[in-house]
Amino acid sequence: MTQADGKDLWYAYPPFPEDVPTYPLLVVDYQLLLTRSKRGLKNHDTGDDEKMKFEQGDDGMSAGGSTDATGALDTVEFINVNKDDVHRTYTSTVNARMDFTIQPFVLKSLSINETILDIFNARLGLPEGTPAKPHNREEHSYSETRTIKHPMKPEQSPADIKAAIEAHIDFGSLVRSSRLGGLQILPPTYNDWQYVRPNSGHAICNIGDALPILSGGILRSNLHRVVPPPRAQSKSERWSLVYFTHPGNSVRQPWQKPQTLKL
Ligand SMILES: O=C(O)CCC(=O)C(=O)O
Ligand SMILES: [Fe+2]
Repeated sequence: MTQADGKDLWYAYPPFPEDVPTYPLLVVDYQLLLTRSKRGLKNHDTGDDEKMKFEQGDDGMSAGGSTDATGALDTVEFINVNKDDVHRTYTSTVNARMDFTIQPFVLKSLSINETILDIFNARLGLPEGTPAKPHNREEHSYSETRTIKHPMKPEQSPADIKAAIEAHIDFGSLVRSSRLGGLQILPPTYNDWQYVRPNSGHAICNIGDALPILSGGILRSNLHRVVPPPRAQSKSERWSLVYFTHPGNSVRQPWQKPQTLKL
Protein backbone atom coordinates (compact mmCIF):
# COMPACT_ATOMS: atom_id res chain seq x y z
CA MET A 1 0.00 0.00 0.00
CA THR A 2 2.16 2.87 -1.14
CA GLN A 3 1.42 6.29 -2.44
CA ALA A 4 2.81 7.42 -5.77
CA ASP A 5 5.55 9.28 -3.91
CA GLY A 6 6.50 6.03 -2.18
CA LYS A 7 5.37 7.10 1.30
CA ASP A 8 3.70 4.18 3.02
CA LEU A 9 0.14 5.27 3.75
CA TRP A 10 -0.14 2.76 6.56
CA TYR A 11 2.30 4.74 8.68
CA ALA A 12 0.45 8.01 8.11
CA TYR A 13 -1.94 6.94 10.90
CA PRO A 14 -1.31 6.40 14.62
CA PRO A 15 -0.82 2.66 15.32
CA PHE A 16 -3.60 0.55 16.78
CA PRO A 17 -3.15 0.91 20.57
CA GLU A 18 -1.39 -1.93 22.42
CA ASP A 19 -3.67 -1.64 25.50
CA VAL A 20 -6.89 -2.42 23.63
CA PRO A 21 -7.66 -6.14 23.72
CA THR A 22 -8.22 -7.73 20.34
CA TYR A 23 -9.55 -11.05 19.10
CA PRO A 24 -6.82 -13.09 17.40
CA LEU A 25 -7.84 -13.89 13.85
CA LEU A 26 -6.34 -16.79 11.95
CA VAL A 27 -3.61 -15.37 9.68
CA VAL A 28 -3.27 -17.08 6.32
CA ASP A 29 -0.40 -16.62 3.85
CA TYR A 30 -2.02 -15.99 0.48
CA GLN A 31 1.09 -17.10 -1.43
CA LEU A 32 0.82 -20.47 0.29
CA LEU A 33 -2.85 -20.66 -0.55
CA LEU A 34 -1.96 -20.03 -4.19
CA THR A 35 0.58 -22.85 -4.23
CA ARG A 36 -1.74 -25.27 -2.57
CA SER A 37 -4.60 -24.54 -4.85
CA LYS A 38 -2.34 -25.45 -7.83
CA ARG A 39 -3.11 -23.91 -10.04
CA GLY A 40 -7.42 1.87 -1.56
CA LEU A 41 -9.31 4.85 -2.09
CA LYS A 42 -8.72 8.13 -0.41
CA ASN A 43 -9.36 11.61 -1.81
CA HIS A 44 -12.50 10.55 -3.60
CA ASP A 45 -14.71 12.82 -1.50
CA THR A 46 -16.53 15.18 -3.84
CA GLY A 47 -18.76 17.23 -1.56
CA ASP A 48 -22.45 16.72 -0.91
CA ASP A 49 -23.90 18.35 -4.05
CA GLU A 50 -22.25 15.90 -6.40
CA LYS A 51 -22.70 12.91 -4.07
CA MET A 52 -26.45 13.47 -3.79
CA LYS A 53 -26.83 13.25 -7.58
CA PHE A 54 -25.77 9.61 -7.25
CA GLU A 55 -27.74 8.79 -4.14
CA GLN A 56 -28.85 5.17 -4.37
CA GLY A 57 -31.96 5.41 -2.25
CA ASP A 58 -32.85 3.81 1.05
CA ASP A 59 -34.63 0.75 -0.32
CA GLY A 60 -32.01 -0.51 -2.76
CA MET A 61 -30.27 -3.87 -2.43
CA SER A 62 -27.31 -2.52 -0.57
CA ALA A 63 -27.42 1.23 -0.57
CA GLY A 64 -28.86 3.40 2.12
CA GLY A 65 -28.05 3.40 5.78
CA SER A 66 -29.15 0.73 8.19
CA THR A 67 -30.56 1.68 11.55
CA ASP A 68 -29.92 0.70 15.13
CA ALA A 69 -32.55 -0.41 17.63
CA THR A 70 -33.63 3.22 18.15
CA GLY A 71 -34.05 3.82 14.41
CA ALA A 72 -30.98 6.10 14.24
CA LEU A 73 -29.13 5.88 10.94
CA ASP A 74 -25.55 4.63 10.62
CA THR A 75 -23.09 7.53 10.60
CA VAL A 76 -21.05 6.42 7.58
CA GLU A 77 -21.25 7.25 3.88
CA PHE A 78 -20.46 4.76 1.19
CA ILE A 79 -20.10 4.42 -2.56
CA ASN A 80 -20.80 1.00 -4.09
CA VAL A 81 -19.58 0.07 -7.56
CA ASN A 82 -21.04 -3.13 -8.97
CA LYS A 83 -18.57 -5.56 -10.57
CA ASP A 84 -20.56 -5.62 -13.83
CA ASP A 85 -21.23 -1.92 -14.20
CA VAL A 86 -20.31 -0.46 -17.51
CA HIS A 87 -23.33 1.69 -18.16
CA ARG A 88 -23.93 3.38 -14.87
CA THR A 89 -22.27 6.63 -14.09
CA TYR A 90 -20.83 7.50 -10.76
CA THR A 91 -19.35 10.58 -9.18
CA SER A 92 -16.55 12.16 -11.23
CA THR A 93 -13.97 10.91 -8.71
CA VAL A 94 -15.15 7.32 -9.15
CA ASN A 95 -15.28 7.56 -12.95
CA ALA A 96 -11.75 8.98 -13.05
CA ARG A 97 -10.46 5.92 -11.17
CA MET A 98 -12.60 3.26 -12.83
CA ASP A 99 -9.93 1.86 -15.18
CA PHE A 100 -6.80 2.24 -13.11
CA THR A 101 -7.97 1.64 -9.55
CA ILE A 102 -11.44 0.12 -9.34
CA GLN A 103 -11.30 -2.40 -12.17
CA PRO A 104 -7.91 -3.85 -11.08
CA PHE A 105 -9.24 -4.02 -7.50
CA VAL A 106 -12.31 -5.94 -8.70
CA LEU A 107 -10.19 -8.35 -10.75
CA LYS A 108 -7.73 -8.94 -7.90
CA SER A 109 -10.61 -9.44 -5.45
CA LEU A 110 -12.26 -11.91 -7.80
CA SER A 111 -9.13 -14.02 -8.09
CA ILE A 112 -8.48 -14.01 -4.33
CA ASN A 113 -12.06 -15.02 -3.66
CA GLU A 114 -11.97 -17.74 -6.30
CA THR A 115 -8.78 -19.18 -4.77
CA ILE A 116 -10.33 -19.23 -1.30
CA LEU A 117 -13.57 -20.76 -2.55
CA ASP A 118 -11.62 -23.50 -4.36
CA ILE A 119 -9.72 -24.31 -1.20
CA PHE A 120 -12.92 -24.42 0.87
CA ASN A 121 -14.27 -26.78 -1.71
CA ALA A 122 -11.32 -29.16 -1.59
CA ARG A 123 -10.72 -29.01 2.18
CA LEU A 124 -14.33 -29.44 3.16
CA GLY A 125 -14.69 -32.40 0.80
CA LEU A 126 -17.71 -30.79 -0.86
CA PRO A 127 -18.85 -31.98 -4.29
CA GLU A 128 -16.67 -30.36 -6.95
CA GLY A 129 -17.46 -26.73 -7.58
CA THR A 130 -20.03 -26.50 -4.76
CA PRO A 131 -19.10 -23.05 -3.54
CA ALA A 132 -17.03 -22.09 -6.60
CA LYS A 133 -19.53 -22.79 -9.39
CA PRO A 134 -22.25 -20.44 -8.16
CA HIS A 135 -19.63 -17.65 -8.22
CA ASN A 136 -18.78 -17.82 -11.91
CA ARG A 137 -17.33 -14.35 -12.59
CA GLU A 138 -18.88 -14.25 -16.07
CA GLU A 139 -22.37 -14.23 -14.61
CA HIS A 140 -23.91 -10.96 -13.49
CA SER A 141 -24.25 -10.68 -9.75
CA TYR A 142 -24.59 -8.18 -6.96
CA SER A 143 -20.82 -8.42 -6.25
CA GLU A 144 -19.54 -4.94 -5.63
CA THR A 145 -16.77 -2.79 -4.21
CA ARG A 146 -17.63 -0.48 -1.34
CA THR A 147 -15.61 2.49 -0.13
CA ILE A 148 -16.74 3.72 3.27
CA LYS A 149 -16.02 7.09 4.84
CA HIS A 150 -16.41 7.16 8.62
CA PRO A 151 -16.42 10.79 9.80
CA MET A 152 -14.07 11.43 12.70
CA LYS A 153 -15.75 10.57 16.02
CA PRO A 154 -14.31 10.82 19.53
CA GLU A 155 -13.74 7.46 21.23
CA GLN A 156 -16.74 6.48 23.35
CA SER A 157 -16.92 4.45 26.54
CA PRO A 158 -18.05 0.85 25.90
CA ALA A 159 -21.29 1.50 27.82
CA ASP A 160 -22.55 4.24 25.50
CA ILE A 161 -20.88 3.34 22.30
CA LYS A 162 -22.73 4.40 19.15
CA ALA A 163 -21.74 2.11 16.34
CA ALA A 164 -20.89 3.69 13.01
CA ILE A 165 -22.23 0.54 11.32
CA GLU A 166 -24.58 -1.43 13.54
CA ALA A 167 -24.28 -5.17 14.26
CA HIS A 168 -24.85 -7.25 11.13
CA ILE A 169 -23.71 -10.22 9.15
CA ASP A 170 -22.66 -9.44 5.61
CA PHE A 171 -24.73 -10.24 2.58
CA GLY A 172 -23.04 -12.35 -0.05
CA SER A 173 -20.28 -14.87 0.33
CA LEU A 174 -16.88 -13.45 1.16
CA VAL A 175 -15.83 -9.89 1.91
CA ARG A 176 -12.51 -8.25 2.59
CA SER A 177 -11.89 -5.01 4.18
CA SER A 178 -9.02 -0.33 7.01
CA ARG A 179 -5.92 0.68 8.28
CA LEU A 180 -7.67 2.08 11.32
CA GLY A 181 -9.28 -0.06 14.00
CA GLY A 182 -13.00 0.08 14.71
CA LEU A 183 -14.13 -3.26 13.31
CA GLN A 184 -15.46 -5.45 16.11
CA ILE A 185 -16.76 -9.01 16.06
CA LEU A 186 -18.95 -10.98 18.41
CA PRO A 187 -17.52 -14.51 18.24
CA PRO A 188 -19.74 -17.45 19.21
CA THR A 189 -20.00 -17.84 23.03
CA TYR A 190 -18.74 -14.25 23.65
CA ASN A 191 -20.92 -11.65 25.34
CA ASP A 192 -18.71 -8.65 24.59
CA TRP A 193 -17.64 -7.14 21.30
CA GLN A 194 -14.00 -7.80 20.42
CA TYR A 195 -11.81 -5.44 18.38
CA VAL A 196 -9.95 -6.82 15.40
CA ARG A 197 -6.40 -5.42 14.99
CA PRO A 198 -5.76 -4.11 11.46
CA ASN A 199 -2.46 -5.37 10.11
CA SER A 200 -0.36 -3.78 7.36
CA GLY A 201 -0.35 -5.93 4.23
CA HIS A 202 -3.32 -8.00 5.40
CA ALA A 203 -6.95 -8.10 4.35
CA ILE A 204 -9.74 -9.41 6.54
CA CYS A 205 -11.85 -12.17 5.01
CA ASN A 206 -15.35 -12.50 6.31
CA ILE A 207 -17.96 -15.07 5.39
CA GLY A 208 -21.28 -13.54 4.38
CA ASP A 209 -24.72 -15.11 4.59
CA ALA A 210 -24.62 -17.03 1.26
CA LEU A 211 -21.73 -19.43 2.05
CA PRO A 212 -23.48 -20.98 5.06
CA ILE A 213 -26.31 -21.93 2.68
CA LEU A 214 -24.04 -23.08 -0.15
CA SER A 215 -21.88 -25.17 2.22
CA GLY A 216 -24.85 -26.81 3.93
CA GLY A 217 -24.14 -24.98 7.20
CA ILE A 218 -20.45 -25.94 7.53
CA LEU A 219 -19.18 -22.40 6.96
CA ARG A 220 -20.58 -19.81 9.37
CA SER A 221 -21.01 -16.08 9.01
CA ASN A 222 -20.10 -13.83 11.90
CA LEU A 223 -21.81 -10.91 13.60
CA HIS A 224 -19.74 -7.72 13.38
CA ARG A 225 -20.06 -3.95 13.61
CA VAL A 226 -17.92 -0.82 13.25
CA VAL A 227 -17.34 1.66 16.10
CA PRO A 228 -15.14 4.77 16.24
CA PRO A 229 -11.44 3.77 16.19
CA PRO A 230 -9.86 3.55 19.67
CA ARG A 231 -7.55 6.09 21.41
CA ALA A 232 -5.35 8.27 19.16
CA GLN A 233 -6.84 6.64 16.06
CA SER A 234 -10.20 8.29 16.85
CA LYS A 235 -8.68 11.61 15.73
CA SER A 236 -8.59 10.47 12.12
CA GLU A 237 -11.32 10.02 9.56
CA ARG A 238 -11.63 6.29 8.93
CA TRP A 239 -11.80 4.93 5.38
CA SER A 240 -12.38 1.32 4.56
CA LEU A 241 -12.50 -0.61 1.34
CA VAL A 242 -14.53 -3.77 0.93
CA TYR A 243 -15.28 -6.18 -1.87
CA PHE A 244 -18.54 -8.06 -1.39
CA THR A 245 -18.71 -11.31 -3.34
CA HIS A 246 -22.16 -12.53 -4.23
CA PRO A 247 -23.28 -15.70 -6.03
CA GLY A 248 -24.48 -15.17 -9.61
CA ASN A 249 -27.99 -13.82 -10.09
CA SER A 250 -29.31 -17.21 -11.27
CA VAL A 251 -28.33 -18.98 -8.06
CA ARG A 252 -31.33 -19.81 -5.93
CA GLN A 253 -31.74 -21.45 -2.59
CA PRO A 254 -33.24 -24.90 -3.21
CA TRP A 255 -36.60 -23.86 -1.79
CA GLN A 256 -36.73 -20.53 -3.61
CA LYS A 257 -38.46 -20.23 -6.99
CA PRO A 258 -36.87 -17.95 -9.59
CA GLN A 259 -38.54 -14.58 -9.32
CA THR A 260 -38.57 -11.33 -11.15
CA LEU A 261 -36.38 -8.85 -9.42
CA LYS A 262 -37.88 -5.45 -8.74
CA LEU A 263 -35.46 -2.97 -10.27
O1 LIG B 1 -15.43 -0.80 7.67
C1 LIG B 1 -15.21 -1.97 8.01
O2 LIG B 1 -14.15 -2.34 8.58
C2 LIG B 1 -16.28 -3.05 7.77
C3 LIG B 1 -17.50 -2.54 7.04
C4 LIG B 1 -18.63 -3.52 7.03
O3 LIG B 1 -18.76 -4.36 7.89
C5 LIG B 1 -19.62 -3.47 5.93
O4 LIG B 1 -19.62 -2.53 5.11
O5 LIG B 1 -20.44 -4.43 5.85
FE1 LIG C 1 -20.07 -5.92 7.26
